Amino acid sequence: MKKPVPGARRVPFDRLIECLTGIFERHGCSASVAAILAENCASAERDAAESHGLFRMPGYVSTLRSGWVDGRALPVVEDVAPGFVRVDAQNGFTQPALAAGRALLIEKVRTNGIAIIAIRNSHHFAALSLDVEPFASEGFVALAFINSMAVVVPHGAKAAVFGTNPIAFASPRADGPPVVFDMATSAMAHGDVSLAARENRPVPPGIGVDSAGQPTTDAAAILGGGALLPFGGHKGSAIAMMIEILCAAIVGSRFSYEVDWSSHPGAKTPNTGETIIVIDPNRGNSGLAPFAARVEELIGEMQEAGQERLPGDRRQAARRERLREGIPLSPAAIAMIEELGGHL
Ligand SMILES: NC(=O)C1=CN([C@@H]2O[C@H](COP(=O)(O)OP(=O)(O)OC[C@H]3O[C@@H](n4cnc5c(N)ncnc54)[C@H](OP(=O)(O)O)[C@@H]3O)[C@@H](O)[C@H]2O)C=CC1
Ligand SMILES: O=C(O)C1=NCCCC1
Repeated sequence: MKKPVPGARRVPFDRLIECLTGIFERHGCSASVAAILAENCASAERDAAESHGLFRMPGYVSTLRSGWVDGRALPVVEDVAPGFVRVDAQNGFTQPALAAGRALLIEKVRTNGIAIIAIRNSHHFAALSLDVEPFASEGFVALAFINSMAVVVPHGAKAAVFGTNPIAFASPRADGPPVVFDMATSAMAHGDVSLAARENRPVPPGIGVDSAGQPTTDAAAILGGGALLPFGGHKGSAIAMMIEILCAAIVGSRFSYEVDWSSHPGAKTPNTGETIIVIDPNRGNSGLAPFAARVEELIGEMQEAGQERLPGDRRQAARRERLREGIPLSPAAIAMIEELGGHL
């Protein structure tokens, strides 16, 4: 059994949301933006998405303080085509922009069987699974992409061009919560490299290079002038390129290499784009069996073949345990929250 850490405590999920809402409001977010971001950040912590939960709070706050992002922005939703919703986040956070475009998007998916939402001029600093899972909970299949800041070297290249560009997918299944995967297209998320650097840990080989372009396991060297590699060599590099096109070129957002926050010291949230494709799976039903039952068959086959852990299983298990027992907070996390003006 793990020994309890002195000074650590657990707080109920709703209490954590309330506390984070206060921090976001204190640092310039409107009440509605603060509520959305607080729920998002607490949900990542609830799901044990360590690199995109509470760890991100100082970055949110320093970004808001720097004036780089508008915490009170009012997104503009445009109905641009039968299957296309475009949202200009007006230099605000992505999640409120998604919330603003959501009803129109769902209406289009119900009408057409498929629709896309492309959000531009937006800041995403969070776990992408949280953007797709709610669609699957409503019976849709969703595929989301974000580009970020240039820290990833294209396969065989010498300079960083791509962001860590995550992709997340969610699908309903018959006998359980939606099956979800959520992954950076870099060999490691930038957040995880930052956590390793903070804890003075090396990263595994194959994750990044130093400022001379030489392979290194030194997290600080990767962050300080070095770069990350794409996952899976040329294949991951191609997917990262696709995400740049889907998130930036398709909607008039910045490519990752165009993010320039140098005039805003403290800024950490890249101003880029997010694109989500949502499908009503029942429109394309093959007739073999209802869609969710077919997904269940596939999962059963994977398990039969020996896959014990499905993508998303770890997050679901953490969620169940933390909703029951409270969200565990280390003494360092408590100190950080208090330093940002939060009251637990
Ligand atoms: N906002 C942004 O711009 C960015 C955000 N991010 C976020 O960083 C987070 C971390 O990404 P990343 O480090 O690449 O994710 P991981 O490599 O930890 O996990 C990727 C996916 O694989 C699953 N998985 C992991 N290990 C196994 C296993 N052994 N067997 C089966 N499935 C497995 C995970 O499920 P499970 O989750 O259950 O472990 C997850 O769905 C993501 O939430 C991502 O959205 C990353 C880049 C940029
Ligand atoms: O972990 C990452 O990689 C990123 N997370 C938030 C936004 C920038 C990249």
